[in-house]
Amino acid sequence: MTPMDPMNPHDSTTAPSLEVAGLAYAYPDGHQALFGVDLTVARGERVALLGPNGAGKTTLVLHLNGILEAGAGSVAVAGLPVAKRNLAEVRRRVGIVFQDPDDQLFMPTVREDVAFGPAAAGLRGAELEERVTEALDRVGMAGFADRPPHHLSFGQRRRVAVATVLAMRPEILVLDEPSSNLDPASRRELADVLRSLDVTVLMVTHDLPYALELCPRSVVLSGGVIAADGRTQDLLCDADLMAAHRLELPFGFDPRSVTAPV
Ligand SMILES: Nc1ncnc2c1ncn2[C@@H]1O[C@H](COP(=O)(O)OP(=O)(O)OP(=O)(O)O)[C@@H](O)[C@H]1O
Repeated sequence: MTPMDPMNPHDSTTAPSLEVAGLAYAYPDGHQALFGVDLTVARGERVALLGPNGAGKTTLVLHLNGILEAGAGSVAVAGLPVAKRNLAEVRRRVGIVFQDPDDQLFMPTVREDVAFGPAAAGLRGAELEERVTEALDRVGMAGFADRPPHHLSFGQRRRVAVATVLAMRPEILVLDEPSSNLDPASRRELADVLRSLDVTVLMVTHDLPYALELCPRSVVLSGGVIAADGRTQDLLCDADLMAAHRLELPFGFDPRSVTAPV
């Protein structure tokens, strides 16, 4: 790992995108959801976070932008600790795309939705317009700026939801089940968009072929601990690992038949 500049412990140019160390968390009712999770994600990596229902995936994600506060351990985004004093900058660096785009789109037009975050951060005029155009371009929705989001298809709304997050130029893009409810064409279009981005991606998914298609690396979280971390193709080919953590490939799907991304 590149050593950090001692004069600047929050140096965002050398630190990994994400460093989770010894993260443990119990919900207020006492349920322990995470038990000492360690995870480092390098700049520009695309990583799938896999695991059965109740594994702790959402709990982990909610720590990345400080919605939940670590019981023990730490989280840092590009060297900046996730802590109350840093929350505004942490939330700019960590863009979460939720499963339902309608949780993220609430303005009368696509342009206003995409402009909302950067405008709240103080951008105005030509600079703001440039951010919006750039983000919509990156998700292939440039011609839709004046449309009301509720007139778009579900797949288009999901791409606009990605644009709302990209408009903040995040360090890391976190996607919760990005392929859910998409038809095959929309699924492919979103995959093309995600592959084209030069941003770190952490994708929570039960869609193992999608993980294989998009993410060279996967992490299996199970029972609040990391059970495996490695090449997606290797993990999906490990029948014992898959069975132990209730990970199931679609009938007839052979992970060796797919050219895995590098
Ligand atoms: N607010 C809460 N209070 C108490 N326990 C909770 C709460 N939210 C989640 N849990 C528990 O914490 C554990 C981890 O849940 P989490 O939602 O992080 O799992 P997940 O891996 O995201 O599951 P899924 O794949 O179903 O979305 C589960 O046992 C769950 O029941």
